[in-house]
Amino acid sequence: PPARFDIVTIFPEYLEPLRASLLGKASARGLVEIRVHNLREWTHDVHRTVDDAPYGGGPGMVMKPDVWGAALDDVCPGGALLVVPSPAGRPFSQATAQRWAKERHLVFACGRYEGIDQRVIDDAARRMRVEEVSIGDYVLIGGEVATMVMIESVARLRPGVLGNAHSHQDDSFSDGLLEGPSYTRPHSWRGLDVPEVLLSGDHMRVDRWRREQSLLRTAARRPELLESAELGPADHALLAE
Ligand SMILES: COC(=O)COc1cccc(COC(=O)c2cn[nH]c2)c1
Repeated sequence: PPARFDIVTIFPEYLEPLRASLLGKASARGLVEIRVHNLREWTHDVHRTVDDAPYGGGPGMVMKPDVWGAALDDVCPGGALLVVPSPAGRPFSQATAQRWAKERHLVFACGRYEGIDQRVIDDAARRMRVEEVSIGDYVLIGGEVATMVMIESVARLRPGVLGNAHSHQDDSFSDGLLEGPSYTRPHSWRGLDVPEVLLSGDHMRVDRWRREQSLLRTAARRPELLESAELGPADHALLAE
């Protein structure tokens, strides 16, 4: 059965890239089902108002609870998982993607302005699982781009979506370390040569070299990942050099 992604947004056209290339093909093949809803369909006034001034004052506007409540009543059946992209959310990671890849139905609520009235989250949490999630420590204009990031990372884990079945097994982060450098032909390019070990045909040497490159790159760029990675004695020896 296809994984279902519903997205509620005031800028449906912003989600058009999900219809292109790999995800577009996966939808066409019935592997995933992506449906975009315009929040304004649930407004009650002629001006189709979705926001209002914040109680307690302060800059910006807050998205109205009654409009969002009506939309989520229609879009979310009880069993769905509601995802709210937010700078104030718990960090999204590959582990989150792996967990969500098992879900049948994900609904994404794209906030804008200063955010959605908190009571929308509190009310939704009464009948479904709700996760407020951050894709990084920066502020976007709205949740649409964060939603596309998360849908792409989840959908690619679904069987059949990626051409080569193995291409997400040895992802970055699958062993907790960063991927090292990759090379393809020509073996010499602008005076830069491919590391000789990769041309050696010695698979043991290649595997060991690649592990070393991952460890060195992780130590240099993301040392905090080393604590949670499974390192063997050879790994510790290399890092101690
Ligand atoms: C209850 O949650 C909300 O109201 C969310 O409201 C907003 C308001 C502004 C922007 C966004 C989009 O998310 C991010 O900017 C974001 C996500 N990850 N890193 C940055 C969401």
